[in-house]
Amino acid sequence: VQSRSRKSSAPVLTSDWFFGYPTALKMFTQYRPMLVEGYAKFNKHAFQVPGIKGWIVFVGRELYDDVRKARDDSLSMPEQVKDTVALEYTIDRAVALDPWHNSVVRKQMTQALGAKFPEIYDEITSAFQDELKLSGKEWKPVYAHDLIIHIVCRASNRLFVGLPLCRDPVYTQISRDFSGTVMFSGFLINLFPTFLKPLVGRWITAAPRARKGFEKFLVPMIKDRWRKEQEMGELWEKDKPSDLLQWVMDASKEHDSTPEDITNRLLGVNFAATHTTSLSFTHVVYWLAARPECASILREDVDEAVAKHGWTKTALGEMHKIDSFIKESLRVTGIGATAMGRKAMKDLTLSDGTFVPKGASVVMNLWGIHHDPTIFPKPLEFDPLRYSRRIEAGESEAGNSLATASGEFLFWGGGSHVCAGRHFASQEMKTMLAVIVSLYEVKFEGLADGVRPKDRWMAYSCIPDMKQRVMFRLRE
Ligand code: HEM
Repeated sequence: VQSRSRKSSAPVLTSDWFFGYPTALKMFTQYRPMLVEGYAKFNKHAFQVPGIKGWIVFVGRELYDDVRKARDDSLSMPEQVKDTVALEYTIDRAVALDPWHNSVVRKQMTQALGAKFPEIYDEITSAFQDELKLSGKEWKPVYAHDLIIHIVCRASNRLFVGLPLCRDPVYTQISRDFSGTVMFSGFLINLFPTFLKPLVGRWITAAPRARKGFEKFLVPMIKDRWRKEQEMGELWEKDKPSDLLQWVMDASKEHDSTPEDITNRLLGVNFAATHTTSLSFTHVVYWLAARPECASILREDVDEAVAKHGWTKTALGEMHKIDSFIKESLRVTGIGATAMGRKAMKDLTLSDGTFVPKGASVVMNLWGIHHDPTIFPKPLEFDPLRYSRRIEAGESEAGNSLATASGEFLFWGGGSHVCAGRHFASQEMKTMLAVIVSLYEVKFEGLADGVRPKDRWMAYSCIPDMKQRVMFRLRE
């Protein structure tokens, strides 16, 4: 296992007996306990563990700036991602090598979030109605993740490609399934030696079928928009759609892209956006179902802001309790125990003196930091107003808001690769929570108030119990 990289100088947490294979296997089930143990044993400093691909150096908050500021030629995020999801085979080589569309997500898409809010709000409210189909005062049990992924997929695609495609059952199914396809295909591809990877990617995994499926919808749409641009000239500039597809098409002029290349980039964004948001928000819904007493506090927060500003992005900005509830849900549970995985592209020394050899990984110990009692008093307790109280006490709003990435909130990663869609994802999750508390009552099926089902862990991923159903009913 560790023959792929030499050891770092950090202390070793677990034995590297038998090439570290037993530890690498243990990490499938014991990843989080190992992070907790290492954080305590080495007093928040760096330690290392042998992983499947080589040595992993887990670092604490003191090295956040090292990781954040590192460039891809020393600590590389794309190379680390390559080792896990093999994007060049599951999505496309050109997209993996030059993801220029990420800056369109970061800039044009984020700048449009205020103007696009009414559409996102419309999509979220209508998707809840269509999916829940509630009437009267009956409670309806649903699998929350299944519900949420349908809503997230429609809401995100309203912004990515607009109506009517964001509601197309075939298109949205590909979008919903695609993250799972990429994760599984990437895992499979990475089991093979490099020269076989393209063949495995092409013939054994489901990724090419998903790409073809997306192309059927998007290629004609792109060609049609290009044709209209040619025919309408100036008028097109005024009337053209305002969605991610169009912003990527506009940016593609500098890159000589084909309609297939643009399609792959949209798929790439769907991959980044769908499961991350739906899994995260399922955790939020579980906390709400476990703490029904919070609903009225959150509802007041929504009512007050909406009374002043209507359903707008400005109103959302004033919903500090909604923001805090989500942020605290994601601090306590979240979707993963680590963040900011980077692969060392050369031998380097971190600012605490830790030597990291070429080929090793450096990863932030998110779990340790998010549950550190010196940063978060009573860290294991779910304290929904933890962040809004800090704002009320005079701390900065930006510093405590959900969308802000920091050394104490690693959920969005950090540095030059910090999540490009975090403002949208935050807006989407806040709107969903505000809509839920305004329109519905929520509780777990068959569980007492205050009880939250145990999460399942797969390596570093934290998955809410998918067998537990959540009950919804319309409010009076
Ligand atoms: C709750 C939902 C989400 C979570 C937890 C999440 C988390 C992350 C994380 C941890 C990273 C890597 C950061 C790093 O390593 O420093 C990332 C990157 C990225 N995310 Fe998100 N994300 C979410 C939603 C979205 C959405 C909705 C979009 C697009 C609309 C998006 C687009 C991206 C892109 C394009 C990157 C790559 C940025 C780059 O390499 O420059 N994400 N995200």
